[in-house]
Amino acid sequence: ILTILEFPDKRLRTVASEVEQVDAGIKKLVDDMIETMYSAKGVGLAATQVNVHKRVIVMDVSENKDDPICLINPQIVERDGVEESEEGCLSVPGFFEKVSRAEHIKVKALDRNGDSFELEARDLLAVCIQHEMDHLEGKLFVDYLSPFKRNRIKAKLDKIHRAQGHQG
Ligand SMILES: O=C(O)C[C@@H](Cc1ccccc1)[C@H](O)SCc1ccccc1
Ligand SMILES: [Zn+2]
Repeated sequence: ILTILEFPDKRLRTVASEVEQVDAGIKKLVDDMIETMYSAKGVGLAATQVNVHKRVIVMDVSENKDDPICLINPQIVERDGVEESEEGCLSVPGFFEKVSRAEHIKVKALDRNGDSFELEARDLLAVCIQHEMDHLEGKLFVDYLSPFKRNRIKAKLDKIHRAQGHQG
């Protein structure tokens, strides 16, 4: 199980770099991220959130939580429509706010074996992919909120981290 960084940790703002080679190390990272995602009850997780700055995301939007998807070096090749939905984030625990995203997307990526594939997504899967791909750019869903709301969330999480004895 890997440790998930929490807002406003600066490391969440790192822009992740492309995976050159899907080797054993990347496969281990994917397995560790999937295990961490399930244990945290998330439907998605980006490598940035576990302080590994590589373009790797995992997600599982299935009912029985038995269909994990891994996207390596994901690129959105098509997007259309706009849809607003309530978002949460394992790095911003306890807060849920409305965010607008593209309603339908087409994504190109490498899978866990390094093979290229294309995925078409709508609804929760589309929201999750866009949310996770933002993480790889150092972007969080709170960045779409007003400075007032974002600062209020930052203040509340800072207070919790101080009580837990986090550095900085
Ligand atoms: O990236 C993360 O932190 C995991 C996110 C993924 C996600 C965000 C917004 C909408 C869908 C997925 C969540 O924390 S997983 C928890 C969750 C589950 C269902 C709906 C919203 C949030
Ligand atoms: Zn998130």
